[in-house]
Amino acid sequence: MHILKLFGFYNRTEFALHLSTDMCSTTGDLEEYVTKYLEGSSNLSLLLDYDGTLTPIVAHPDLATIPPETKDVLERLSQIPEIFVAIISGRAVDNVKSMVGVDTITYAGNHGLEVLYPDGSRYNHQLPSNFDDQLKELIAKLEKKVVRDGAWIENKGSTLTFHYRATPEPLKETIRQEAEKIIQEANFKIGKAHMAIEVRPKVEWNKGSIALLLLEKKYGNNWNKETKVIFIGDDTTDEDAMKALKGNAATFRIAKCDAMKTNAEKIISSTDNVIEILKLVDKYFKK
Ligand SMILES: O=P(O)(O)OC[C@H]1O[C@H](O[C@H]2O[C@H](CO)[C@@H](O)[C@H](O)[C@H]2O)[C@H](O)[C@@H](O)[C@@H]1O
Repeated sequence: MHILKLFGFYNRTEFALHLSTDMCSTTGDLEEYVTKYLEGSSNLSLLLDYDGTLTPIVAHPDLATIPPETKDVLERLSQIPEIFVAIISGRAVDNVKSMVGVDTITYAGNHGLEVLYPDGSRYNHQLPSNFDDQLKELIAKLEKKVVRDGAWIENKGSTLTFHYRATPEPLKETIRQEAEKIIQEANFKIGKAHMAIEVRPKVEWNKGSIALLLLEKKYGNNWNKETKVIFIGDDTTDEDAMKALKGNAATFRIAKCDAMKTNAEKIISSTDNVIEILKLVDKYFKK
């Protein structure tokens, strides 16, 4: 007998659904979960993704402005001495800082390849020696073949995003496949994103690596004994951080609560839940 049937599940879908329904949070749940996680903590590291987490996904990256309520609570939290706030984004670091507009936060951009600290100092991860030329060549190829029908390139210096959100529905899949082929042939890493392809250099560095680096820098090698950690993200690249923090953090993934495979501890359904979590943190540290 198949192992799933042995446990009373008819098929894989039914099993996956069972798993994810259990993980899906209701508002009451969320309050209980966050409060319980924070119980007895004297400090907290709050690591947050930007697009799709602090701001809903919209038609164009320039339109993804942060809701004033989210900005207010982030500003308050980042001024509490016991809380370390970092935003870890796929955007270029200066761009994500200008979108959020809070100076007291640490910003990691380009999936962790660059960091901008509140004191103005920076970290830049080492890129392959001929990277700039390779990127230029890739951009030229993409422009020639697939920058059409609404598809466009967001050049972020050490990574790029190929956006096809504005491409008419019947052409989307063809353009995505063509672009992926070109990117793969040019020897870059490919990541799935919302109506976009994340293009990164072939280096072993991701949102998980930068999350660990930031925590070590702030709290030392034994950071997991020194701080509680909350990570929230909504996308495939955020899974790297959820995986790296496994067992040492409360991690949340924004997603539809159906058959979702994730490294996060909890699935939440929207950016509203993110504000709710931030407010629960604020309430806890105000006590
Ligand atoms: O790591 P994140 O902060 O989540 O950034 C991931 C990418 O987000 C942006 O693109 C996505 O959001 C846009 C605005 O809502 C949307 O129009 C686009 O379709 C999404 O893919 C951003 O433009 C990228 O640079 C980031 O890598």
